[in-house]
Amino acid sequence: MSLSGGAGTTIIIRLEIDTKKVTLGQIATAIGDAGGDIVAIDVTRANRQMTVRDMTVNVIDPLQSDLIAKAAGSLPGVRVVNISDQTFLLHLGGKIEMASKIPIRNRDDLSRVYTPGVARVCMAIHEDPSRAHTLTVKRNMAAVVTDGSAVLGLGNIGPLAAMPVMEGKAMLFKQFAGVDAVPICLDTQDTEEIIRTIKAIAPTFGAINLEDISSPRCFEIERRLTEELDIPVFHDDQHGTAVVMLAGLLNALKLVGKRLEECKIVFSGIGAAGIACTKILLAAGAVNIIGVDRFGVLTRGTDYGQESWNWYASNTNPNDETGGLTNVIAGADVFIGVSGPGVLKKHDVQRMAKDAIVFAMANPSPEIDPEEAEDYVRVMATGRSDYPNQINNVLCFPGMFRGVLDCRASRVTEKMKLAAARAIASIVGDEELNEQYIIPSVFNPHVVDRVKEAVIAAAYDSGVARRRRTEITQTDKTDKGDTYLVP
Ligand SMILES: NC(=O)C1=CN([C@@H]2O[C@H](COP(=O)(O)OP(=O)(O)OC[C@H]3O[C@@H](n4cnc5c(N)ncnc54)[C@H](O)[C@@H]3O)[C@@H](O)[C@H]2O)C=CC1
Ligand SMILES: CC(=O)C(=O)O
Ligand SMILES: [Mg+2]
Repeated sequence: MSLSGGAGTTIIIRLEIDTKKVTLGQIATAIGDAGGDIVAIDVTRANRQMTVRDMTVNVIDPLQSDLIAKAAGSLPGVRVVNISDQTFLLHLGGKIEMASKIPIRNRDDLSRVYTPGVARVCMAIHEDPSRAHTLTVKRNMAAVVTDGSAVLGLGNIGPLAAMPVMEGKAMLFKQFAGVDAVPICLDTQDTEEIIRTIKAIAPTFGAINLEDISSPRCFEIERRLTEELDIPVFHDDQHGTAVVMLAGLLNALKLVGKRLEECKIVFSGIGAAGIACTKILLAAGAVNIIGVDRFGVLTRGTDYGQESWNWYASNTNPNDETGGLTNVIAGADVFIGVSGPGVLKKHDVQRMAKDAIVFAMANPSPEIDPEEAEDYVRVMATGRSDYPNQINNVLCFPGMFRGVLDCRASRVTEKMKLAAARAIASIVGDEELNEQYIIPSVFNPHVVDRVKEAVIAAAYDSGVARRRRTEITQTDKTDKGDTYLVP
């Protein structure tokens, strides 16, 4: 599986060089022959016989770094000390930190932020627990919780290896919506233990974002937590993905002039994302959806030994099609991939209906490379940031959480998800809509505000908002909105 990006990268190779045995010219030639473009050389240590140099090298594909290191390291008198790239360097020590809002400059400050002053605040919350929302970080803090069981499309790589993704999500929450998010990677994949643990930490948070927890456990975990907690619990891979996929598809269909109700839609990957995307499409009016997982097409009347797949089989595939992806893709108007890399082949795409739409959303490597599909499809989208039309849940979760925290929603309803999808779709104006632009960029400054506004309005309509509407101010984004009178 290739983890490479399309944009190239820069690597730094630290070499210990015996200057009596090899010249810099020989090293440069070896690196160049292996496909590297040297852009800088720095000496980090030198004596009469030995120098240590950092060679900064541009490469098209990060996987080339191994070839380059091997080429340099095989020269006599060269030892590769270390190899790193920009991506690894920016992960050094992690990507986020905790910061205080108020400096502690003297004993007076100390006595307010901590004991004895803090005691009065504790007792105020003890007397009225709803004050936790105004007097603690709960108001603006979300937990990003994973068990590491379905990390991107990398599979069950465990909680430690999941951490960089969860830190990344926390950065996105903060940068795009001002939400303070804490990555929490659990060392258990037991459903009951996950539920117990999240319930136990819930008092700290205003909302819970479940991330990269594999299906079918994710369904039970989310359902139980939603029932048992009084704060929103949102499984991003289900609902964030579904919201953004629907937004993209509504715009893509507008562009190609097809109606959702009349489209044949084929899904690859009937897991967390696939099931939630299917549910939102059915709610939006889709009729002919066919799901394919590793074993083939899900068909009515088959017992899959799993509630979520049995539900899927009875609610999709109205024409009882059978076989595998290659069979059912014929004549399909839309392909939605939330499975894994390379599942969709060029010959499959060629057999889709005219003006085909392909959303190959597996991360980091899509179901088909856009270059391979582009001649045969009208609209192509992936989950990645290095191609046009990025269908990624990052377009939803920052605004969704901003919204639920601001109106202090108790849960996320279907109405709120549909409202978020329509809000995202509406950002692309009719005059702007084209094959390369069906969905706004995550950097579009309107995305978070539109999603937030739509979510808040739908939360009040759904009766789940617990804050008076007039209390919600623009300043919530910077977390200075509430005033609180000393009891
Ligand atoms: N672009 C986006 O915003 C998002 C993309 N995704 C991607 O979707 C994929 C699935 O994620 P989840 O649903 O959370 O995982 P999951 O583990 O809940 O479900 C994955 C499903 O895909 C199936 N699958 C895997 N390889 C397959 C193959 N070769 N052919 C057919 N089915 C296959 C599995 O059997 C499973 O049912 C991942 O690659 C993930 O990165 C997930 C969430 C958001
Ligand atoms: C984007 C995302 O959440 C995923 O690929 O799992
Ligand atoms: Mg995810």
